[in-house]
Amino acid sequence: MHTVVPFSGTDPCTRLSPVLEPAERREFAAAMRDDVLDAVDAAGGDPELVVPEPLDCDQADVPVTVDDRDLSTAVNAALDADAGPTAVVMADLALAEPRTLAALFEADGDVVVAPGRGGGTNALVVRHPDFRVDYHGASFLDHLRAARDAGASVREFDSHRLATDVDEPDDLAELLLHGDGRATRWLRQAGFDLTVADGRVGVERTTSGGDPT
Ligand SMILES: Nc1nc2c(ncn2[C@@H]2O[C@H](COP(=O)(O)OP(=O)(O)OP(=O)(O)O)[C@@H](O)[C@H]2O)c(=O)[nH]1
Ligand SMILES: C[C@H](OP(=O)(O)O)C(=O)O
Repeated sequence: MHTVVPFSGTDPCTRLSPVLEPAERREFAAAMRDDVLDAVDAAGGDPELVVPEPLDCDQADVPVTVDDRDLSTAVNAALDADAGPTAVVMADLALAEPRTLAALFEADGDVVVAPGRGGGTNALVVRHPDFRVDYHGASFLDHLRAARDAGASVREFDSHRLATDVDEPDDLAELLLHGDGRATRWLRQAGFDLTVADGRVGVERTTSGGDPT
């Protein structure tokens, strides 16, 4: 399935600023993006990166569309450009696995919505010509409503791995618990490790880690 992967790499993951320097955020975001592109590819998807400005990407085979408009406008333009079924998978889903994405692609519904924790929308399948995205805020609820307003059948896709977008420092624990891709390796090499204190799991950075690339 044609799969749009939106990615903004110049100043990414600003909510991780308390624990990562700007250059580290760029490296980490690129590692997550490449994990997602690999997983989409292995799931039988056809990834297309949609980016606000040209980028250096190791994944030379992946088509890149540059669109400097806001996230929702850029994704809707990609939906407009392809009348067929299209998936949208965010580039910060570092736990996404091929089998989970394959199940998403196969799920029935004119619109299939995989919510993110906290009310966002981490992945979508769009098979209805009138459905358009509107990200940020409680976009999961907005997308359910937009699908119904368009007269589309809608299905929620319930998946821990797809619900885990990496936004906040606490989200890094999910990668250290469940991940094994580039982004998780990057974190470990940068000196991040799990902690357990007072019965709670957390993350600490024990060393600056040198160059984790
Ligand atoms: N093409 C495009 N992608 C974007 C844009 N803004 C965010 N993205 C991507 O959309 C996905 C979800 O975005 P966010 O969860 O807000 O991630 P982020 O912008 O890196 O993180 P924060 O700065 O912490 O909000 C990520 O894959 C981003 O790379 C944009 O303006 N254009
Ligand atoms: C793009 C946005 O991401 P969040 O800010 O919820 O991580 C959303 O899912 O609507």
